[in-house]
Amino acid sequence: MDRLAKLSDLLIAENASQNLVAKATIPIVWQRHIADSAQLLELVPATQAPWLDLGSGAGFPGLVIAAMRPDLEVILVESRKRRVDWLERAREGLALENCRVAGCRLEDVERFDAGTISARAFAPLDRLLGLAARFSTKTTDWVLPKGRSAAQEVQGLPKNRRKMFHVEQSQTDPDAGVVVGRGQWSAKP
Ligand SMILES: C[S@@+](CC[C@H](N)C(=O)[O-])C[C@H]1O[C@@H](n2cnc3c(N)ncnc32)[C@H](O)[C@@H]1O
Repeated sequence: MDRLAKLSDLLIAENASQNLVAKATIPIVWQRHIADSAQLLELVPATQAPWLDLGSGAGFPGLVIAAMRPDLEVILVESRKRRVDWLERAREGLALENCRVAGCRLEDVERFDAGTISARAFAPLDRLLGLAARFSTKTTDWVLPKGRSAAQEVQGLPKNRRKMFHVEQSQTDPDAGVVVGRGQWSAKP
């Protein structure tokens, strides 16, 4: 809780100089960003490392996961320089030794086997899966907060391949869903 409180303070201070999160969400930063990220841990109870967070931006959910689970290796991928600098500062400020920032495009990250893959507000589901496919294995867990379009995005996947995913209702927004699944996604059908 101390680490999460510090993350909230750091984020609010940083948001005054760069637009990390919508200003309207600052008064509800705990519910809208921190709890929204933390709930993902309940959806993958036997959490596997390394946890790969795509397009971490302000640090959600990756920084929250790293702060709550110091035993897990967490890798944050973010391409925008100012956001990479923020993530590095936050990581240092929170003394998250289990967390690493890959400051480049996901397409340029060297391949490794990810235990868990998360992505919040990163890309449409089919594109996200295509980009992340090479990091997945038969046992990779996917936890993808997708807002109100979650079910529709899963339905949009090829019929024979969508069965590895299902949608869980978000605990922080009853209208939103989290796409959850396990397995290897192949970039080619
Ligand atoms: C809308 S923000 C979401 C940030 C964070 N996940 C959240 O929910 O607050 C999407 C982030 O993904 C990053 N991004 C987009 N495409 C990327 C790519 N191909 N590789 C790495 N980062 C990317 C953007 O720079 C941006 O910071």
